[in-house]
Amino acid sequence: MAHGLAGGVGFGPLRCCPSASSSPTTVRPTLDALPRRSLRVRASASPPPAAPAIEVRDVGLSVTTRRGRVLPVLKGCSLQVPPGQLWMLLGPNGCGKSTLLKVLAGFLNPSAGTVYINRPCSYVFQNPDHQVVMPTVDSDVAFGLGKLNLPLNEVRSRVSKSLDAVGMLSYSQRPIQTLSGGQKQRVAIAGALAEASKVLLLDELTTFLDEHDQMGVIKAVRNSVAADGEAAALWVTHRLEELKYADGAIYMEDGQIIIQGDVATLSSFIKKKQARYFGHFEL
Ligand SMILES: Nc1ncnc2c1ncn2[C@@H]1O[C@H](COP(=O)(O)OP(=O)(O)OP(=O)(O)O)[C@@H](O)[C@H]1O
Repeated sequence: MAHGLAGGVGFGPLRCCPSASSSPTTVRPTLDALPRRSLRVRASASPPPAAPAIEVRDVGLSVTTRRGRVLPVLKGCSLQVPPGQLWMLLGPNGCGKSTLLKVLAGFLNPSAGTVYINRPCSYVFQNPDHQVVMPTVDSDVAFGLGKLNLPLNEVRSRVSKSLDAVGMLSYSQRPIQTLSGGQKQRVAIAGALAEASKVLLLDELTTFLDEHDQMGVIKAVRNSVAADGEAAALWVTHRLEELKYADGAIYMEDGQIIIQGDVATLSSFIKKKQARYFGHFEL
């Protein structure tokens, strides 16, 4: 069940990102923590736009190969994902998508730059069999709540609500091994929602899913973040057709963010690129 990266950085199967103290990420300060003067300035102006749920500034990451060569994997990456939205991260193989997601999750330390991310934050792995750790659906969703010391009725309520959000409430007593790949993904997402995650980081979840499950999982994530209003999701994908479910998107190449923003602009940018490089360009 353990996972590892080529450079020897390893992490376990936990869905929760490491705590802020052990990661390079920064917890956004609450309003109470702001100096009084900033509060007065804000109160006299029109309401400020909501702070991004994820904000990355000039993040770089280099790895050292076995031969001692320093290889830049991420170069000056900056991005913002607003709360209440699902954004997608796209780009050709090897451009750095998964590495960037692992930096956001705190699994990898950036060599440069800053990451602000709302917490709690959950990372959901690509392979559905790496997500689920308990024998039944409801016990798996409740698993991550153990550390929160909640009363039993609160645990039950959170489990039911999050299973409902991903369309799996009627499966709550089912043994995990009887579920399809897509159903396991939904259970993993329900686990993250039950923990009241404010950021969901989702790494190519639909790789193992058929088209029906694929769209079902994306819609479940989108509905959940939209309903919460404060939560945001960043979804790594290779599939252009998934873009239609996103509120915004980011396109990377060679460790850099090339374009980010609304789906229509990004989609047309990528399609033009594909047309130009058809045969040389895999997305
Ligand atoms: N620890 C490491 N040692 C050497 N190279 C690495 C290491 N980690 C990442 N890389 C390289 O960095 C680049 C980006 O990898 P990453 O997995 O982030 O890309 P990706 O965009 O997610 O790719 P894919 O779409 O194929 O999953 C790749 O060329 C990869 O080989």
